[in-house]
Amino acid sequence: MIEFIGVDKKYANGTTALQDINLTIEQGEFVAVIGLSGAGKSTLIRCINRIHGITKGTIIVDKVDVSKLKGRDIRKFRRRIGMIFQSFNLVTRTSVINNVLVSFVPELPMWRKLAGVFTKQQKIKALEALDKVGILDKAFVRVDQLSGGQQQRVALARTLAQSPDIILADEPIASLDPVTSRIVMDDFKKINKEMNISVIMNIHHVEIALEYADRIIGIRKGEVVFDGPSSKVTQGILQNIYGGKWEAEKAAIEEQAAYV
Ligand SMILES: Nc1ncnc2c1ncn2[C@@H]1O[C@H](COP(=O)(O)OP(=O)(O)OP(=O)(O)O)[C@@H](O)[C@H]1O
Repeated sequence: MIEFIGVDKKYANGTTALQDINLTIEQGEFVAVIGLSGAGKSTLIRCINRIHGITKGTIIVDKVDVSKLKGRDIRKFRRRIGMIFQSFNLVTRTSVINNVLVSFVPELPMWRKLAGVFTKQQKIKALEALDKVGILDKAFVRVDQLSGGQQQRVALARTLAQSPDIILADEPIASLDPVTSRIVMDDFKKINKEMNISVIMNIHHVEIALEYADRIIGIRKGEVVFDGPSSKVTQGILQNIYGGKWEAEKAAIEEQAAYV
């Protein structure tokens, strides 16, 4: 369970990114965070695994007070939380399986990881993770020979190999075309339902968010202005989340989708 209690985040330059956030996310939920660019979506999800510290309030993840963690405990805590980025964050000049295996030795420098000797069990676990996202046949292919969608699935497999309780995904489909986006979203959904891993995803594609997530959190200027089931999101609610700019935002999303 993830709890935000009266959370504020102010950056060093004085920008208030989050204001009085109060949320409870149960284990196994699929949550999409939506809102205009700059609304605070990335900040919200990055506070969960302490990429960003908060300035007020408390964040509790499975009874752990995240703000109180220090040094080694932060790294240990982060092992339970997978993170997926728009840019995949893979080492493209090596094989898919190597990229998944490095999740077993997060504390080593990359060159040591890639030269690492892994146990049979770790290799099986890595292959199972690749199988879960449907790219087992690519295990020994170099990452730079894969499409963007396949690369994002490798990133997902790497996270899965870590056996996380939570996956935070920051715009995971932003650089993918609409068809590939759905393939990747299907993987997220499958992992969420079959493995009961919580997924908290920051996403610009509202239609896809509504289709895949069980719950929508709408952020405007750092505040939660909607929190409820996807089925309850109306055009009026979207107007409110996007501050009257919903039509423009919708047109921009559609235009972007047409070009990728
Ligand atoms: N490192 C930082 N230092 C200062 N201000 C920041 C920093 N990161 C983000 N901000 C500011 O905090 C606010 C929220 O940013 P954030 O990236 O969380 O928004 P977002 O909703 O994820 O936007 P986008 O959809 O464009 O990624 C914005 O005003 C942004 O300019």
